[in-house]
Amino acid sequence: MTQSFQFSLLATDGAARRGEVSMPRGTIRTPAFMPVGTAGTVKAMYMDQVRDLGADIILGNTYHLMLRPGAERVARLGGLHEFARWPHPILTDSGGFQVMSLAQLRKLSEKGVTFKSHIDGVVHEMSPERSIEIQGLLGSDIQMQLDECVALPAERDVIERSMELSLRWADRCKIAFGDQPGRAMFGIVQGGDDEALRVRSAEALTGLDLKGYAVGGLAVGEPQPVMLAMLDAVCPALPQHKPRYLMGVGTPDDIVKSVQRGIDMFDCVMPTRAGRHGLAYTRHGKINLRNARHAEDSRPLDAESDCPAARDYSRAYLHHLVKAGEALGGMLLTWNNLSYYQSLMQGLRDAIEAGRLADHAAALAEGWARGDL
Ligand SMILES: Nc1cc(N)c2c(=O)[nH][nH]c(=O)c2c1
Repeated sequence: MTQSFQFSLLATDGAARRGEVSMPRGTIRTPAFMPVGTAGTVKAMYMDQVRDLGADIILGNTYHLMLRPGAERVARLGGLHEFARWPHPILTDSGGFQVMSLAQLRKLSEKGVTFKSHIDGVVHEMSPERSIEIQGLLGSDIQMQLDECVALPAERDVIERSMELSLRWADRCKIAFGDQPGRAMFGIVQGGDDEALRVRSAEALTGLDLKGYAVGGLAVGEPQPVMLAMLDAVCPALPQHKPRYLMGVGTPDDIVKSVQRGIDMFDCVMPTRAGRHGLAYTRHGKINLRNARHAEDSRPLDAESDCPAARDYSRAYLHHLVKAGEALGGMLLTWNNLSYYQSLMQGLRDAIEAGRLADHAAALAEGWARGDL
């Protein structure tokens, strides 16, 4: 077990990469999908289940955890790994993105962000330094810089000023992070939908010699071609031998196309949130179990799956649970969805190693297009 943070590039297939991130708490096989463990829990799942499905790392949301139960309290209780009984790597976001989407009365300045908690209305100030301090108190293995994700569409000068603010905050976060052996701080590439600004952001962050680089400001409603065009510009501008993390992405199709452009790590609430809303992700595409057509369908979601939620329960039963608002419905569909996402990632890792990613991607797309027979 390594005491440092190391990224190894094991194979490539075009721009796609098969790698490994080795950390004291474990190894992350890339391309990797990180289930979102918002407030110290991957909703509707036991942590052992999350691990058994193949997750090497989960994501924790700094915004939620700092408000409840509080970073200092989690630290007093032994840190997030002990608190949530997840001994493997944890990546935490900076909190800034959720401040802008969830908090009340947000104010952003050079100093950082000030906001009122959506839970109790208490006013919080989060500077780049405080964000890193909170993530350290949580015991986070991979900590994200505080950044600003500019809302699109926006004028170029607005995007440029926002990207430059995030660069200054990256520098402050690097200083605040200091030297935490075995842990890493990732910078976040911003720049909106402007390729030149994206490249400038990537090159400036590369100059900070960080352990890894995220691509932010995407998966915020832009069309997929815009997101992919930004990846085509950014990935070649990032170091080959450091991990690349695309924040908030995405659908299975988004993930495959982003892996083909050189992204190594992903997080997204889709598989867990969709599961709680009656939606199943399968190799035949999405199945909405709220639809009445499933009311007497005795077939499972996927008889060939090795996940009991996909293999052992009828669609009729799942439809009943979803319509009745039974907790087991969300539990089973979340289990199915995370199983499908992790099997998708394993298939991508295998295909890159074998040099057959293009064929594998085409076969996946054909299965989704064929739909649910
Ligand atoms: N889609 C996104 C999801 C996210 N969690 C983030 C983020 O945490 N920071 N910055 C971002 O730009 C961003 C984008």
